[in-house]
Amino acid sequence: MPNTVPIVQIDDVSKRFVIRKEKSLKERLVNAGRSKQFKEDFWALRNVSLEIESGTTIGLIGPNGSGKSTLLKTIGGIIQPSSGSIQRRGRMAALLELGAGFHQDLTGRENVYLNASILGLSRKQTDLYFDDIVEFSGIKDFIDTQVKFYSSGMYVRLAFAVAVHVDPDLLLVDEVLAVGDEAFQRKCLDKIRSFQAEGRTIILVTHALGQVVEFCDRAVLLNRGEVAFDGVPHEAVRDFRDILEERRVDEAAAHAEKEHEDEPAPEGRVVDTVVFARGREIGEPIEPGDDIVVRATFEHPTGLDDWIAAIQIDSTMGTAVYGTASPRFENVHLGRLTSPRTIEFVIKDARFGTGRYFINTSLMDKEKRHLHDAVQIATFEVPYYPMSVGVVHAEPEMRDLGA
Ligand SMILES: Nc1ncnc2c1ncn2[C@@H]1O[C@H](COP(=O)(O)OP(=O)(O)OP(=O)(O)O)[C@@H](O)[C@H]1O
Repeated sequence: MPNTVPIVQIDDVSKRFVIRKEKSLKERLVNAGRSKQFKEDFWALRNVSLEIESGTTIGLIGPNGSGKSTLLKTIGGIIQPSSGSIQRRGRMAALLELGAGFHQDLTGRENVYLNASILGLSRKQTDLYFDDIVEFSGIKDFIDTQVKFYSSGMYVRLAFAVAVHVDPDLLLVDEVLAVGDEAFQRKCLDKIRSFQAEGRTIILVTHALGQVVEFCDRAVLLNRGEVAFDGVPHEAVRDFRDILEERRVDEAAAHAEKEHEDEPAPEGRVVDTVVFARGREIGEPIEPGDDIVVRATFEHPTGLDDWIAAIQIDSTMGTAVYGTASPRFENVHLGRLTSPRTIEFVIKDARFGTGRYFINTSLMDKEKRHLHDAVQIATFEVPYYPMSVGVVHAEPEMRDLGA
């Protein structure tokens, strides 16, 4: 019979932090004599309940400040919940904060022994693993240096090396891995894969959404301290992108309002941009192979000759993945821009990978000076396709060429 007792059981956990804020001068004068500070309750986690089965890999995702690290630290026993309970079984190793668990004045070698003993290993057992730990960390030349002289990457290399060599049943990893260089990150991900194959349990906090889809059996999406989704990773990632998109739209609206108040009307502007797949509605997903239509409207209050319309498509990470501009199309002469003019770019047979993309539209003069950049003025989403990773969705072929 399969083991159905969860390795981690989280019941109705909430965590409150008390935030102390400096009072304004006015408040201090009004309440003369009282403390300079006032306190405010902040709920970093609200009524979180999760059962984590042994042998699974769970991704914790969510916007900045949504409570991911707090939840991981609560699972790790580093912080106590304000209410609710957490039960954990087995040996745990945790990589929570950069340098946490390391004693600054001790050398790397001394810290390995100290850390391993905290994680439950005897000196003899640590002797057995020591060479492997140093080998894995790749910082042999610095092992007898005090860790206060380590770079953040060196810290993480050593801490991860210890964590994976103490034979944990449960491994908790916060985003610390992101500070390692690419080669080390690869090595860590390989190690995580072998941990999965050995049936160990891993809980991972990450902003690398591709990793969540690639590695995790399940993903938990936190938003403002609450579980917003718990289930299939690519669905969690989709919901997460929707939350980010809602926030972006709100922030852009607030920013536009403020700009409107502060600044005079710009010298010409991008009025609007919409994006859709030819034959489908705005807002519907765009599939690989569709013709993508980007329709942008521009205006100039006093008139502008030989103007340039340009678009750029960015991934969620802000990387430009496509761009084009009107001078490329010699058959189209835009002439003079005054009252609103609408231009359409069609990207034929576009093959973007799964994910959300943003359109930036620019109005430029003939010297290519940017008169107005409308950043992230429109967005589209390419749905999830199994076994598809990255920003290109080209149809592959595979052949077995034998041994
Ligand atoms: N010790 C603390 N005292 C007061 N507030 C705290 C403390 N630790 C965390 N918080 C607050 O709790 C909220 C959740 O923080 P947490 O670090 O868990 O978020 P996160 O989802 O991991 O964010 P990020 O993606 O930015 O790492 C934040 O608003 C943070 O400011």
